[in-house]
Amino acid sequence: MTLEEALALDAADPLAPCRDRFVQGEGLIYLDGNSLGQLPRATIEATGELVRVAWGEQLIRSWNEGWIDAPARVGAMIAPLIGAEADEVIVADSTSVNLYKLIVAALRQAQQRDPARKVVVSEAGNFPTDLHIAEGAVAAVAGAELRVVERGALADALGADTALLLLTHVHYKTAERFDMAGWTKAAQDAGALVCWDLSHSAGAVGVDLNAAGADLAVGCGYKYLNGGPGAPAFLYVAKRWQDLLHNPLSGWMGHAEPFGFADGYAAAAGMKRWLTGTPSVLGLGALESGLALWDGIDMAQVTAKSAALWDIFHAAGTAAGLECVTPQDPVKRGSHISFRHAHAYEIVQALIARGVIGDFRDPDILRFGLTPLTLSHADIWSAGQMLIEIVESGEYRRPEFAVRNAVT
Ligand SMILES: Cc1ncc(COP(=O)(O)O)c(C=O)c1O
Ligand SMILES: Nc1c(O)cccc1C(=O)C[C@H](N)C(=O)O
Repeated sequence: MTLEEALALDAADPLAPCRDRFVQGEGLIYLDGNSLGQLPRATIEATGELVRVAWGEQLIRSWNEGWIDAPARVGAMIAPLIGAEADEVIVADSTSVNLYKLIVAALRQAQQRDPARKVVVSEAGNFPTDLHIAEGAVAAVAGAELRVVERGALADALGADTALLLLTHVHYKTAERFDMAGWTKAAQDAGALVCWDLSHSAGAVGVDLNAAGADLAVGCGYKYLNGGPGAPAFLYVAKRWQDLLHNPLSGWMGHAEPFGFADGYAAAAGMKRWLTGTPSVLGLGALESGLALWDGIDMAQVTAKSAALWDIFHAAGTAAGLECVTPQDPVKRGSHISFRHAHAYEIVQALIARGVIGDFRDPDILRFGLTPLTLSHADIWSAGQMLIEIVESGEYRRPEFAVRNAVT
């Protein structure tokens, strides 16, 4: 690929106008939108207004002017991106906390159906919080256990004792993507529920929870959805489970009548029961503004552009002699690409010094997010050239690039 060819792809790109809707740093090529998405220009105005007017002037009255309904309203904006109905998604808390709520709820429900169903099955090497939270969740339910196995052993780990299969749809390190319909069926055939972590999928690849017959899902607001650092997360519960599952973190915002101020807890109908305490209104405002950019975006175009960006960067990484650990087949991966190299950390630091921001994942992975709304083909071509130069010249060997940061 030449720069001219990359520019020609940009000229024909239906998503090209999206790039200018985001703040683009001078001399920066940002390949970390799968960790913290870029700032939409509109969010500066929207959050300013939220602070100045809704908080500053309207104060407590704003709860009746849109705030109280924000978790459901913003959830409904996420629904089309993940193949859910508007009333199957709500925004609340963090991905970690939502995982806890759903795992405990699924365990309790499974044990009611059949006391032998007490095991949560998940994958070794899953994003750590998923495993840490699962560990905490099984400790909170009498008799429950966590079974963590390698990907190749997952099918055999499902059985008559399985309550829940907990999988991350797109792997945070390698970008490997599970076949959602196939694994949902495998879990359900074994009599278990499935919970999908969509943190690296929502806004990255087409997701269709309902077509797959999925039971539960969670996901992150600050990556491809551009909700900002620490943005609230979302959770999905298929309609058929909504009356049968109960939030273990039963707080007043999930009560059927929060302003009835009763002593006893009565769960709200539908998705509202998954709320716990007062939602982060500023976080919801920023997420709502990020999601507005997805309105009218054709996911087929996003998928096609992701594949084109991937091909350009894959060619560069391979030319630089890096080992690609992401599957070649587009349906078997998400929208990031990862390479393995003994000096992965140093190469990432050398790229950052040149204005190309990717990230390092311990112990030897270079990871690059290819976000189709914010990047051009020419951006990826330029980043690829810098990667080749840095590796071929040995520039990454400069001592300053070996200094470890706390956050990688
Ligand atoms: C798969 C996955 N799940 C969850 C999280 C994060 O959860 P939280 O936002 O609660 O820190 C991440 C990234 O941070 C992730 O990659
Ligand atoms: N949530 C993060 C944070 O608070 C600091 C730094 C990075 C993150 C991330 O999102 C990491 C990300 N989930 C990953 O896939 O590695």
